[in-house]
Amino acid sequence: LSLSQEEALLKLKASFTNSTALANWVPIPGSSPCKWAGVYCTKGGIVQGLHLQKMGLSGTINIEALTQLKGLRALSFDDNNFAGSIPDFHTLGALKSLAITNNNFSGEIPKDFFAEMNSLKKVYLSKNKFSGKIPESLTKLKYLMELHLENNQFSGAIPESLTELKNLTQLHLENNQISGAIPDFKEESLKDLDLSNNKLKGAIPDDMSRYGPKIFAGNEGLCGGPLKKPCDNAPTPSPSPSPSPPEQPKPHAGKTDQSSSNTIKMVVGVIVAGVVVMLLLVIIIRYKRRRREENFSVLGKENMEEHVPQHHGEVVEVHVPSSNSRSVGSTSAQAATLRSASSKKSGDSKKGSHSGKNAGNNELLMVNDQRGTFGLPDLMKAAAEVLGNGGLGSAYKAVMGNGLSVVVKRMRDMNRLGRDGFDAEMRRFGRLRHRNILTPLAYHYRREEKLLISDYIPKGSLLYVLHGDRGTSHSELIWPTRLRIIQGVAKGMKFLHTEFAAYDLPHGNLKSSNILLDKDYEPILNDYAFHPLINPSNAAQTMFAFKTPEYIESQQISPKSDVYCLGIVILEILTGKFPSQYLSNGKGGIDVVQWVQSAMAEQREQELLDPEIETNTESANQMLQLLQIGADCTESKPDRRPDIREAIRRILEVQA
Ligand SMILES: Nc1ncnc2c1ncn2[C@@H]1O[C@H](COP(=O)(O)OP(=O)(O)OP(=O)(O)O)[C@@H](O)[C@H]1O
Repeated sequence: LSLSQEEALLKLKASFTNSTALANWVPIPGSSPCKWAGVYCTKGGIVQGLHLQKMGLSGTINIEALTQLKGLRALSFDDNNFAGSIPDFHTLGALKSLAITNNNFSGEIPKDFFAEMNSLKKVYLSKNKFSGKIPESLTKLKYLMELHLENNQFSGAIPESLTELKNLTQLHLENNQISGAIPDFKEESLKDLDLSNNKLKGAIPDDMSRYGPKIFAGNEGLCGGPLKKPCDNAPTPSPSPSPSPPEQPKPHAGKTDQSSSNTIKMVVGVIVAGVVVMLLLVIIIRYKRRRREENFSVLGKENMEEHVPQHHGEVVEVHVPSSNSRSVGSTSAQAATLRSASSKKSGDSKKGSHSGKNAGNNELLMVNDQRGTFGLPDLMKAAAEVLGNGGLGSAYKAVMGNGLSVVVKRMRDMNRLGRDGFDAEMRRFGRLRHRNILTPLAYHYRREEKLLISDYIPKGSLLYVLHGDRGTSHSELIWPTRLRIIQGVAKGMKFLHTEFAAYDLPHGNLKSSNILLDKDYEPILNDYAFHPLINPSNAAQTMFAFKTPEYIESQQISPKSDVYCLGIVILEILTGKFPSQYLSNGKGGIDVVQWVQSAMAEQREQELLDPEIETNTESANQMLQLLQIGADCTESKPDRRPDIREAIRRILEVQA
């Protein structure tokens, strides 16, 4: 049943118990409701705003009537007398602004309440009696700019995901019963954060210091940051007893007994409290872990055993996936089936070819159909094996019913661009065509994690072939093959630096685990150009370009960072050693940069070269040229390195 705008507004009015302020809401033939109090229309006469503040209104709000106002974008019931639980505003999916400040609404707001209200920019729920946790769906509203929850009875912690709202400029949480640590708000845009008058505890993160003391006021448990109250080292006020000063002789022996028994009681109490806190922590950590696992339930991968390269001292053991090696046993990955774990799965495999724009949460979007199209159901049915667990996430091999082997890379922390930006980037990747570049086939987008699906490259990565597998593939790494790999990597880098010339880091993550080898040992570069996608706070942990000396020293990144990474790969191939630079603690492997520099300074180049490479005069000459290029590319000062074009030109000039 569809109503005219006028009919819908009258139905709304009828649901209020006190509507004297709406006296002029009466139908007059030939007149428009756009003239009624509080009704705002577009030039074309479409109702787009209802601003019904301070009208003494009470009763119910007929949401069904409001759904008939198709152009409605802003709704305000501020300063009225509505009570009860929050009305079903969630059915008004196109709203950009919702304001119900200063009423008597109460009760918990369901966690998913805002899940379908993706257009919201302003949410004003302040000065009511809402209780329970801050609804998590609020923190997923990507356009949200103003969020006012102050003066309610919200409790629990500030959701961590609130810090990821890029457009948020106003956040008001004061006068609630929120507790726990303040999450790390890194967004530059958050200009009007106000956390004053709560019961927040613990140290203020450094990042928040620039907001000034005012916004933290009235939270007794907070310390550090811009507050004058220092934190005594401990992040939260310590519940454990501090060593008490030496006991003074007490004038009354009886009282002393009593006070020492009180002290014992207190100590016991504190210990019991400590144990309870520990137990709670364990429960919370377990719960969080389980939630993480559930995030991957869309592929039903929760029980797969992951195996990761192990590094012990200087010896670096690199395990090989069972499909790459016959030596199974301790190094084998556990085969499992990518089965559907929940009813969340999408319908049929044809969905694989859908365009990204209107894609639902559970679809696989093809960006490159060179291997045909497939969907999530095909992946769910595939036999799967864990390949490894890198900084960006974990990788799985899946063999689908039609025989196609793919790698599913499960990535977290990639919400920098939002869904549309991510889609555009994936489509761009899907169009890339170069022999030395891995072009993805499809992707799956969810806010919590993304899956990127690519061809499975049978020999696996250079890392495995060089340091892990001691079988045929390794013994085939004779000099002409190694030279071919270095030159192929250079060609791939040349392509990326042209294609993504505008990026600071056209690759950003070049290292031997991201160089795959096809059956002819032609290298194929993987995991490139991710920098714009990765949450800024995680880039430094996940991308190898952030391990360069200039980043460590002064947080600099540039295309010269890729030159450094290329240099490491060259030195790794020539020496056959695992570079300690790949490890975050620098323990294990060999510092190839340092070793090459010192040996070259003393004309001891020969001892740098992998003894497994058989040489003749010609190949020795080529190796020395490349050693020099590798050393130049890994100079610690970026301006002393050749630029990428120059480095590539020199690499390709080495005659095979
Ligand atoms: N398309 C592929 N074909 C074959 N093997 C692959 C493919 N992609 C990844 N692998 C293998 O899976 C392993 C783990 O890959 P993953 O990309 O998760 O980790 P990583 O490369 O070590 O780290 P990062 O996440 O930083 O790139 C790699 O070392 C490689 O051997």
